[in-house]
Amino acid sequence: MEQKTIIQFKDVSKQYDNETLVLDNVSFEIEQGKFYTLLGPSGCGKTTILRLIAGFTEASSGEILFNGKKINNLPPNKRLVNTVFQDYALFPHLNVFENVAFGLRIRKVKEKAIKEKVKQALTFVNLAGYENREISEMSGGQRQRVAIARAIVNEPQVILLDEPLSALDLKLRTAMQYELRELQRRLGITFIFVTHDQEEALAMSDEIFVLNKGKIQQSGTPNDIYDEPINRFVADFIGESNIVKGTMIRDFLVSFAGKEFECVDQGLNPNEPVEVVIRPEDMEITTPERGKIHVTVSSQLFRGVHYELMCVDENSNEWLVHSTKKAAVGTEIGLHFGSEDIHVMRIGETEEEFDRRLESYGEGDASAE
Ligand SMILES: Nc1ncnc2c1ncn2[C@@H]1O[C@H](COP(=O)(O)OP(=O)(O)OP(=O)(O)O)[C@@H](O)[C@H]1O
Repeated sequence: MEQKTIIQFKDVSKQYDNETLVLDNVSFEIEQGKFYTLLGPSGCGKTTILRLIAGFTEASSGEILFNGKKINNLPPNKRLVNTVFQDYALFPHLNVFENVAFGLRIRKVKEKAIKEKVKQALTFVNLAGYENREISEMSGGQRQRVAIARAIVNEPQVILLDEPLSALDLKLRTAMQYELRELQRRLGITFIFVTHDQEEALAMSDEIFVLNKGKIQQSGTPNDIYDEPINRFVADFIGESNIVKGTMIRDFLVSFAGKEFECVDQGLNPNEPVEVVIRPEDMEITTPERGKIHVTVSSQLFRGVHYELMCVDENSNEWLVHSTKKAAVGTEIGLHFGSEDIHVMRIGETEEEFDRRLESYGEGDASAE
């Protein structure tokens, strides 16, 4: 099915009070009907992107398009967007019904239609029958649902969610992750969700934008980003990684930990210094003779589903391994991994540069053989 672009940022920069650049020439496209997550550390500009989409702040430069039309100067109430805030911003003096009806009343929708729409929205979030409850009588998860009902009742094309789960305890948070994802599927409208929690982003999203220092470091599906981090920041931020220094020998051959290894990477220069990532779960433990790297186990922790081993190689590189087999501290073992488990990253490469490199080498055309 052809996906329709609903929001587009073209070289958008944002500076508050002429000070530091919070967003630095950011460009991306948001398609209709998908669940997007903006992921990044505190202060990286996630909320600023939501505020620009909602119209609560203006871009310093660049264009913001909604359904192909420039909306830089369109007031918030004219945008087909609703926001669910971190603290839900519900009105404590109004009951559940009136909280959800609020936007409709402002738009002077007729009373009969208000009743129908509010009922529908509350049914959608499993709160039918709670109309007359006070907000103070609702639990955290229920308040969350009221906030969502209040957003969907306006039939927006996009819902913006700014860390909506951060106030909930871990158990409720996990339950709400499922609920939100399911709700988005049923509604079929675009959700743009902000979080600094990488597990939450991986679990919920169709697409993730990883942000740091006002730039999108990488965008893609959770699998793309987890399996093929393009730079050290992304590899470090998403999941646990082993990152060691290496040197590219030639296409499909890299050296690290004192040895040469076949890899699937290409388009880097011979003798170029690189960073090499191997995920802890992509390494198996074996005998020293059979392993690709020879290591000594320095610590072992049982984590329920696996053992977490910390190992040190002959060049003093540390390797974290998730293994279903255990290995006692002090033993010498071998670590085995496939050439496809080695991810070679050009130091400091941006997503654009990475895409250009792959394009010029025809991604996946040449094989390692
Ligand atoms: N109204 C404002 N005036 C001046 N600076 C601001 C304003 N709003 C945000 N900033 C600054 O812009 C930067 C990005 O803020 P933003 O809220 O977008 O980050 P964030 O990624 O959402 O962070 P968090 O996860 O902590 O909410 C921060 O350094 C922040 O201090």
